[in-house]
Amino acid sequence: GVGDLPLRFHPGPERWHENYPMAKGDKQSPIEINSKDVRHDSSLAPWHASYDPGAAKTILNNGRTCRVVFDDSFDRSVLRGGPLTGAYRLRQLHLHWGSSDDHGSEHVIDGVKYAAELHMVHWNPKHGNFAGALKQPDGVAVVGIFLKVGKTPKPEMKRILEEIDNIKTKGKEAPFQHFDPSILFPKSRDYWTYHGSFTTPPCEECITWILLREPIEVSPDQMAKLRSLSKNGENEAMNPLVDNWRPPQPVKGRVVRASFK
Ligand SMILES: COc1ccc([C@H]2OC(=S)NC2=O)c(OC)c1
Ligand SMILES: [Zn+2]
Repeated sequence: GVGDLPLRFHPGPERWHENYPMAKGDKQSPIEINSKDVRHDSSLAPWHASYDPGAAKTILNNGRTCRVVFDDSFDRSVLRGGPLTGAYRLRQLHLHWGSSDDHGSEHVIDGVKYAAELHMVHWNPKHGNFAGALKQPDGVAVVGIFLKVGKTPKPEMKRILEEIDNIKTKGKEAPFQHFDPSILFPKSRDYWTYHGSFTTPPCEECITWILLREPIEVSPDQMAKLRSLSKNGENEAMNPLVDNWRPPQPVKGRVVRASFK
């Protein structure tokens, strides 16, 4: 399939639909969020994450992003509440970022593009396994956290970025244990929620998005660290892993709800 073509032959987001028809669906992600169109929903409950630091396993450069995977063989690290019914299991987290600080996020908020966007991917065990969950509208929940460049970087991001040196090239994997990703959450629990899709092919429309309003801060050299990852393997030319974000997609009448006024 397309997946095993060298990256230089991969069609861009405008052509994904040729091999993955869902990419042209009417519930695609990311989207632009305009506060004027957002509906405050006072019935939205707060969300809660209860993660087991022992569930963290490894960190990997898969040529498209930097990804931390967790043990999701039972309800060990789960997300509950908010717009969700039941407990969703944390499977992995990864990031999207730009070639410079003025862009990189997938969702755009009132015209603002953040330097990066962190995704924590959870799935609904009522659908048996992750593959089954991808086929269901309530199958997956992704918590999105925006990263902005500032002077008071979050020390908690250090742990992920320190590992970057061990996974510089595609296919490199390193142990990543005793890590509780909830330390990455900003102070505020305020969020937007809407129904959308994965942002890379096959772009299944199975995601309940929980986008946190408050960004977390990273330093300029932490962003430079992310940009020092290579899309290519260790015996190939260095090809900076940057701009791994999908542009905003048509909202198509969907309503974005806010947990806050
Ligand atoms: C198998 O797990 C995943 C995880 C993430 C994605 C993409 O969707 C979002 S959200 N971020 C992405 O990079 C995915 O796409 C098929 C599959
Ligand atoms: Zn993502």
